[in-house]
Amino acid sequence: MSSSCWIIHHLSLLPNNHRVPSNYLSKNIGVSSYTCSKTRLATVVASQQDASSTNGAGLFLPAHDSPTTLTRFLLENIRSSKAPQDIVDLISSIQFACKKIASLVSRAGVTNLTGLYNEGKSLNIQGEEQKKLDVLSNQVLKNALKYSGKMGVIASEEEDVPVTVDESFSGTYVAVFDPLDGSSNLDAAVATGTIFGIFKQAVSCLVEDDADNIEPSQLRCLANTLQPGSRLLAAGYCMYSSSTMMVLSLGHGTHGFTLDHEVGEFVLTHPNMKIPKRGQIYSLNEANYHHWDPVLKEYVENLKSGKNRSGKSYSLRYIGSLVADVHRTLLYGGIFGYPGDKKNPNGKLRLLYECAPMSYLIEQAGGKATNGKQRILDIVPNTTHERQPLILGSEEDVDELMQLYAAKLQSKV
Ligand SMILES: O=P(O)(O)OC[C@H]1O[C@](O)(COP(=O)(O)O)[C@@H](O)[C@@H]1O
Repeated sequence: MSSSCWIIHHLSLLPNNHRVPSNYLSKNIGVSSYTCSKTRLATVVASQQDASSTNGAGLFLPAHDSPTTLTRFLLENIRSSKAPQDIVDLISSIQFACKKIASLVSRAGVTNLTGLYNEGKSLNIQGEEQKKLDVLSNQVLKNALKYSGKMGVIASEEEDVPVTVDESFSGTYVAVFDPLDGSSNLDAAVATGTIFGIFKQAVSCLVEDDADNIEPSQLRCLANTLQPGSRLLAAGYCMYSSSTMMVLSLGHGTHGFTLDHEVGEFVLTHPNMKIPKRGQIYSLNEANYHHWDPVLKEYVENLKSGKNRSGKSYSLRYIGSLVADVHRTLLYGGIFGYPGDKKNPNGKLRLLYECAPMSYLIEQAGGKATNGKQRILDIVPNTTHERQPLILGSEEDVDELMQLYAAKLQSKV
């Protein structure tokens, strides 16, 4: 591209109040503004928009002016009718809540927000001591969803029973979420995250927010949360780690966004994520090894020894924060699991707001998720905080484990 075309092209991108008077061109650069052919200019523009770095001269950086933010991504999904306005409004509310929680988590150490809530006297329905940030992030998410005006019922790890949104704000959607997953790692500044899923309400609900006084209609209403993951309209997680990332699916693939703290926007950095067909990492808490069933033990031994279909030895990675372990598995491939065992026959993870949303994202990225017997997304929850064994990851890795189970079962017949 001749230098004059380049200069005209770039000067033409300046915002009006920076526009260089045309005589500047002739006087200082000695070119008139029309020496370049229009088609040539069009090609230049197209190639520049794909460029992601500053150019040699470092004068003008058109590309960085137009990152795809999460907001723009959502609006484009409405325009291409890939997502209804309501879902976009809900994800926008969740986006705000996650930015708020990201800030609370990153500043926890300097704002006295580490440690237990109510000096450890406050346990959630699962008997877990609530962290201060468990309670705060739960409130932040509840408020953001409530004021979206789209919510009917909310089910959260930190709420004993699902709560309904009072009439003046109520809508027809159900949100299920784990406001701060992996919070046992928080005080050690290890990655944590928020996990969420959105369903459509099966029956409409207009009831008071009073958990102690539940009428039959309210029970029916609260049962709206007990839907299989296959009915999710959207799911995602936001990971609070060395960078803050939101990974989301609206049912058309899985997409990753990184929070640009400088502008406070999630920017599309991982469009259309595809989990590798097979990985070389396994991620399970091996401290439970002696509680595992023999098939799982054999499978993991095969991964370690290389006596598996890839013929390669696998590495072990286990952070102990579901969001972080799933995020790595999504990017690098391999297998993650919190299986059922003699100690916890149903494993540890909750079907509704941990297993189902994560399985939805993994499947949308080409992977698989099972409880060892059944596809996670087909399981209909019986209770809000029901636990299910979870095995998810690359298609070939999950298939190899499932085929080993099938073969053992076959050999018993
Ligand atoms: O320490 P364990 O038994 O391996 O359990 C780790 C698992 O428990 C969790 O921390 C449970 O999550 P919560 O912090 O939301 O209760 C998961 O994030 C993680 O995968």
